[in-house]
Amino acid sequence: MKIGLLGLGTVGTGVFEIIQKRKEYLQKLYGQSLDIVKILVKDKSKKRQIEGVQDLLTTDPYDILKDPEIDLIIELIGGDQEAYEYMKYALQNGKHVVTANKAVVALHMKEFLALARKNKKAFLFEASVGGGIPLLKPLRQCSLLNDFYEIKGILNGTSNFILTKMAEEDLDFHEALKQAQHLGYAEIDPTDDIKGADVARKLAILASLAFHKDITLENIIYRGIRHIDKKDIYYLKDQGYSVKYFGKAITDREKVSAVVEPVLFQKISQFERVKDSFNMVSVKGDHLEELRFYGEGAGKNASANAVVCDVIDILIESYQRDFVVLEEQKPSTNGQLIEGKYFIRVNLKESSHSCHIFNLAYQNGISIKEICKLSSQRRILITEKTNVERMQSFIQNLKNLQTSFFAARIEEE
Ligand SMILES: NC(=O)C1=CN([C@@H]2O[C@H](COP(=O)(O)OP(=O)(O)OC[C@H]3O[C@@H](n4cnc5c(N)ncnc54)[C@H](OP(=O)(O)O)[C@@H]3O)[C@@H](O)[C@H]2O)C=CC1
Ligand SMILES: N[C@@H](CC=O)C(=O)O
Repeated sequence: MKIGLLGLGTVGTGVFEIIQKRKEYLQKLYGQSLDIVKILVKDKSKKRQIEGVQDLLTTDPYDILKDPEIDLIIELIGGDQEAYEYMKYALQNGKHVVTANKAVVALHMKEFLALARKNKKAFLFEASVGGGIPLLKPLRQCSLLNDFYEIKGILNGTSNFILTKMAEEDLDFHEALKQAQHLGYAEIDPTDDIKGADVARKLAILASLAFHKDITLENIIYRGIRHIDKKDIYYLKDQGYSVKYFGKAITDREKVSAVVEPVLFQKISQFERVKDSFNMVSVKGDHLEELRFYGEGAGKNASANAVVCDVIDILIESYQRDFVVLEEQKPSTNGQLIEGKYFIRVNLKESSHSCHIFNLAYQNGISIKEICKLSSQRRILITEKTNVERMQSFIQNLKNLQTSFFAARIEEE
C-alpha cells in the first residue's frame, strides 16, 4: 500500500518511524507492505529528525494528491482550510484518508463520512481524540448497540500537563506551557489548548459519535483554564481537591448539554489521578453502564500509534464502514442538563464589589452557600447546585465587572 504523508512534524515523524520499525513484521503478517512514498512539508530545507527522507519531500500537495499510485493519504499538517481541501480532494479522487486533525473533523465529520461512503473509501480519525488511546473505534462499535447518554473526560494533554506541573513541581503557568510545547503536546496555536477550543472539538467528535447527533463547536459552552493561579491550586489541594480541565456532554435524547470548563475532583476519583499528558474518558450507556478509557493523550509516539492503527485497519480492510449515521437535524442545545456546585475565587477591586457579586448571582438564580475571606481582596465563594447555563451567564457578568476570578465546577463521583 502506497502512502502519501502530509506533514512531518511531531506526529508525522512518529508515524514515519513506527512504519519503518514495523514494516518487515507487518509485511510477514499480511503479505503487504506499507510504503510512505511522498511527504508534504512547508519547508524542504528544515533539518529533519530522521535520516533518508529528503528525497521523499515535496512542498506541492498535488504532487501527492494527484499521484495515481498513492492509495492512502495521512493528513498531519494541522490547521483547517488547507487540510480540509486536501482531504476532500483525496476522498473525491479515490484515496483513503487518515487524519489526527480534530479541527477539521469537528467541523466536517458529517461531510467527510458521507464522501467516504459515496466513494467506498475509509475516513478514519482515531488520533484526533485522546492521542494514543484506542477510543473512537470501540466507541463507534458500542454506539451501535447502546443508547449513550453521557460522555465526559480529560481530553487535553497540554492543559493536564500544565496543571500537574503547577501542583506538583511548583512551576508557573507559562513555564509549564513552554515545557508542553517543547515536548510536542501543544497545538501550533497553544491558545487552543488553554482556552478550550481543542477540548471542545474533541468533545464535539465524541458526543457526535456517541449520541449520533451532528454536534459542532457552536453547541458547546467553553471557557479556559488560564485564570487559575498557584494560590488557587494550593488552596484547593489543602481542601482535598485537584483541578482538571474537563469536557462533559449529556443528552436526554431531545436536547444536548455540552460544556468545557475547569472541574474539581476529590482524591477518591480516578480522574484526580490522571496526571501529565494523560487523558481519561468515561461514557455511559444503557447496556454498558460505564466504560472508561485511559492513556497518553498527546505526544509523538502515542498519537502516531493511533494513526498507524487506522492505517492497518485499512491495509487489512477491517475498518468499520458506515459506522455512524448522524441525525439530519442539528440538535437543540442548552446548558441545563449539566449541574453542580461551583467554586469561585474572586479578587475584589473594591470591597463594595462583594455585594454586587451577590446580587448578580441572585439575579442569575444562583445562591452562594459559603464564603471564605482569604485576604482583604481575595474571596472564595461556593455556590449551591446550579446548572451550566446559569453559571455561564453569571460568569459573563463577572467578566463585565473586570474582576479577576477563577471558577470551577465540583464534580461528584
Ligand atoms: N502533537 C500532538 O500531540 C498531537 C497532534 N494532533 C494533531 O495532529 C496534527 C499535526 O500535529 P503536529 O505533528 O503536532 O504538528 P507540527 O506543527 O509538529 O507539524 C506540522 C507539519 O506539517 C507541515 N505543514 C504545516 N502546514 C503545512 C502546509 N500548509 N503545507 C505543507 N506542509 C505543512 C509542517 O512542515 P515543516 O516541517 O516544513 O514546518 C510540519 O511538518 C494536528 O492536526 C494536531 O492537532 C493530534 C493528536 C496529538
Ligand atoms: N494539543 C493536544 C494534542 C493532542 O490532541 C493536547 O495537548 O491534547
